[in-house]
Parts: sequence; structure tokens; C-alpha cells
Amino acid sequence: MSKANNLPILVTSGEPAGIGPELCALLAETSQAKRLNRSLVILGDADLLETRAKNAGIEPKWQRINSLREITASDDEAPGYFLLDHPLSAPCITGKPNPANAPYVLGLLNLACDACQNGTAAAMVTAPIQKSAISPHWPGFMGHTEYLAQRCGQSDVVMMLMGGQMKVALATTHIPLAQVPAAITRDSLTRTLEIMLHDLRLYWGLPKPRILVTGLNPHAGESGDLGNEEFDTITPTIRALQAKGHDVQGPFPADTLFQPKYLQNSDAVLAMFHDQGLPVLKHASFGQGVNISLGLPIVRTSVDHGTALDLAGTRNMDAGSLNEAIECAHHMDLCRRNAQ
Ligand SMILES: NC(=O)c1ccc[n+]([C@@H]2O[C@H](COP(=O)([O-])OP(=O)(O)OC[C@H]3O[C@@H](n4cnc5c(N)ncnc54)[C@H](O)[C@@H]3O)[C@@H](O)[C@H]2O)c1
Ligand SMILES: N[C@H](C(=O)O)[C@H](O)COP(=O)(O)O
Repeated sequence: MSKANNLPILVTSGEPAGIGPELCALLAETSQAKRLNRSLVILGDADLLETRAKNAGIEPKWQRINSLREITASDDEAPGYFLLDHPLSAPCITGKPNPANAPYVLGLLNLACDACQNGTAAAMVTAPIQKSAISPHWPGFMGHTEYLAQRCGQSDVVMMLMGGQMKVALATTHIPLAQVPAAITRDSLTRTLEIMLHDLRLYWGLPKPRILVTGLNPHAGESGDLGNEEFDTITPTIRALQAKGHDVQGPFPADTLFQPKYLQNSDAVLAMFHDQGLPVLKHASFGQGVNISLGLPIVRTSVDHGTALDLAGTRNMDAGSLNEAIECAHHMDLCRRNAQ
């Protein structure tokens, strides 16, 4: 594969006080870049990442660069690891997030997102951020998913996690539970399902994706005794999509839907809220799962875990999810290009 067809994947190192720096260093000890025939560019404060790697006894095989142009301008560069320096905004104490570093964390996301949008990178993969350390600087900050949608000028985005043979998307993301029922409307649900149908085709090559939809209430509302959202919103949305020829089924009671006999005959599940779908998926695959943002004009994947402040500064962490997130971004990019 030629270099031009194999643009680098950018990896943002995330919250500097969390495990992101060590995860990125562990990544650069592996042969993943060579195996994928793809350069992997880690974005972060180079001094911080090198110090943290050294202190944790990790020996990353990366080469420092100051601009993406240094690798994209060279046609014969062998695929490898690069560390693109982006300086901290404020001092960093390992394990103690400093909100004064929010501009740094967001700066890494902006750099990666813009490079994907302007065609100098194939995809972005994100190490975890500490949301509570960003919101004082960026009021209303909810997470990468919503932030990147805004950066890309998209009003709709869908969070989907993949792991343990499952793909589980969410009808609502980072909002308080009390706000969930009002946030699920026929329009929002239709848009979410349309994005899933489109992206399951584009990035996984599924010609007619089959999606199973959960109810919102216990036992999918128990014929209206336990809530009306299934009658008023979820069922009519599913029927309207079926009438257009889509294979969307439900609503199913969420407590019994995640059985092999349902999952093996489907491509994805749509759950109504964060903690309806994600505990099931993370129980099945924590440490190997991948978080994917659907509906964006760029490929963005992420780890399935947070900043693990208790482990920052050590090498005692599972880097499996970061490796899977890169693998997934690589395949999504290939599948999208094959479809063009
Ligand atoms: N992709 C992301 O950016 C992302 C994802 C989830 C949570 N978060 C954020 O992370 C912060 C901390 O969240 P939390 O404490 O709920 O979850 P967490 O995932 O950071 O930690 C939960 C538990 O899992 C362990 N753990 C996490 N990652 C691990 C790994 N790679 N290897 C071994 N053990 C690991 C931790 O030690 C801890 O015991 C919050 O601000 C949250 O919003 C970010
Ligand atoms: N909801 C995600 C999870 O539980 O893994 C996580 O908070 C990350 O979300 P963003 O990718 O939007 O930051």
C-alpha cells in the first residue's frame, strides 16, 4: 500500500495526570505500527511523556517531531511511532488533574480533529480525559463525543461501543438520568438509527444492518403499566423505519436482550441511555472494548476506560483497549476507502 493511501493515525494522549501518557508509551513499545503498515503519531507534551515513560520503566520506540508535515512530506518514511510535541498549558502532577491544563487537552483534540478533516491524517484515537477537569474551562463540556461533533459542525453524533462480539450504541450519552425520557423523541431516535444504519454499512461493509432496539422502561413498559415511551416514541419510530425497508426490531426488554440467541442474529443494539447499555458491554470486554463516534465526517475511536488516576505513573495497566481502538480505526478507514 502506498504512503499516500496510508495516512497516519493520530493518538491524543489525553489527561496528562491520568494513565494516557503511560498508555501511549506502552503502545510505542509494540509492533502495531509496523503490522498495520501505518505510522502512529502520538500527540502530547514530549518532555512529560518521555519522563513518565522513563519513570515507569517503559521504553517507547518513538521519534520526536514538531509538525505532522515532517512525516506526511516524506514518501519513503517507514511506518513507525512519532511523538508530536504539544506543550502543557500548566504544571502537571501525576494522578492529580489540573483544570489549568484543559486548554492543553482540548488543544490535542483540536489538532487531531483538524488534521483528520483537512486530509492529513486518516483517523484519530483518543486516550482518556478527565471531564471534570475540562468543564471549569469549557462550560457544558460532556465528553469527546459531543465536543468533536461540535468541532466538526455536526448537530448529531452517536456513541457506540464495541467489544465481546457486541456493538452497543446509545440513544442518549452524557446527560443526567432524569433528563433521559425527554431527550428521546421520534426525531432524535430516527436520526440515531439512520446514522447507525449508514455507518454500519460504510465502516463495516454490512449491506443491510440489523439493529435491535431496547425499551426505556422495565420490561419495555409492560404494555403501558410501567411507562408510555415505548408506545408513544420507540415503537412508532421503529415501524416508520421498517416501512422504509430497514431491519430495525424492537423495542425489547433491556434486561433479557443481551443473550447470545438475540445478539448472534443482529449487528448492533441501540440502548436508550449510557448505563443501560455500557455495563453489559464493559462486563463482557472491559480493557478490550472500543468507543466509536458515529455520524462524524472523520474516523474517531477511543478506549473503553477512563483516566484511572490510581494507576497513573505506573506501568500496571491494561493497554489492550488502546490497541483495539487503533486496530478498529485502521479497519474503519480501510473499509471507508474501499467503499469509495
Ligand atoms: N474515553 C474517555 O475519555 C473516558 C472514558 C471513560 C471515563 N472517562 C473519564 O475518566 C475519569 C475517571 O472515570 P472512572 O473512575 O469512572 O473510570 P476509570 O475507567 O478511570 O476507572 C475505573 C476502574 O477501572 C480501572 N481501570 C481503568 N482503566 C484501566 C486500565 N487501562 N487498566 C487497568 N485498570 C483500569 C481503574 O483503576 C479503576 O479501578 C472520569 O472523568 C470519566 O469521565 C473518560
Ligand atoms: N461514555 C464513555 C465510556 O463510558 O466509556 C466515556 O465517558 C467516554 O466518552 P467520550 O468518548 O465522549 O469522552
